[in-house]
Amino acid sequence: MRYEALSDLYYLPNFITENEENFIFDKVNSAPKPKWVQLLNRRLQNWGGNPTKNGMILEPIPTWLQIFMDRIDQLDAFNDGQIKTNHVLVNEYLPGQGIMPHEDGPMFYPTIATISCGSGTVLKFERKPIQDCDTEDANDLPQNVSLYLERRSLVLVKGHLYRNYLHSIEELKSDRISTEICNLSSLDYQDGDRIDRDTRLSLTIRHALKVCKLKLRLGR
Ligand SMILES: O=C(O)CCC(=O)C(=O)O
Ligand SMILES: [Fe+2]
Repeated sequence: MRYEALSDLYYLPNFITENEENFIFDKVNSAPKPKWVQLLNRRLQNWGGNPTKNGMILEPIPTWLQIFMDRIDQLDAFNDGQIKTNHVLVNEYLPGQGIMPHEDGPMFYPTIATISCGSGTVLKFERKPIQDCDTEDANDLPQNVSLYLERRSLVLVKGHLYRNYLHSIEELKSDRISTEICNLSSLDYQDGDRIDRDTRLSLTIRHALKVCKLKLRLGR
């Protein structure tokens, strides 16, 4: 579903099946322990390489993950299909964990595809201060945008919502559905519902713009 008022946001419920959701949990949880990066309020896995300002050295993507990236690529969301996704960040949130307001920034093509597994959550967007926005019409952009990401859903974020907003997940154990939630009409929930969080895995699938292939010189 596309939100006309926010042409930069697409929300698709049931993008993956329950079997695929379980499959993702199995694969993520069977990754080697050093693959996890433990942060203060969540842990994550980086697949495809470590994006830095100087570029990302491409690392092979496992087939199980490539399946989902291919499915995103087929949606032609990234520059009408001209650009293929090359990076996946897996975030794990326990109930009560979240992510501070941030932007994904210029290292990535300005489109984010996120698959949610295991739990829903509210994802919040807040517009940057007018002077930090890259458009004359920033005043016409809503100040706050919230959406509820159901488990197994896909959300695509691009354009203004990528460039001129910060996004965050509050550190809560449950989420309250209200009319502020812009995708309310496509949810199985109603205004006033409170939904407990469970462990959530999100796959954030993007295209890192600057990549380099590491040339290994073996022998002489
Ligand atoms: O878990 C999510 O849906 C958001 C993750 C995110 O914003 C990020 O990793 O940059
Ligand atoms: Fe982000």
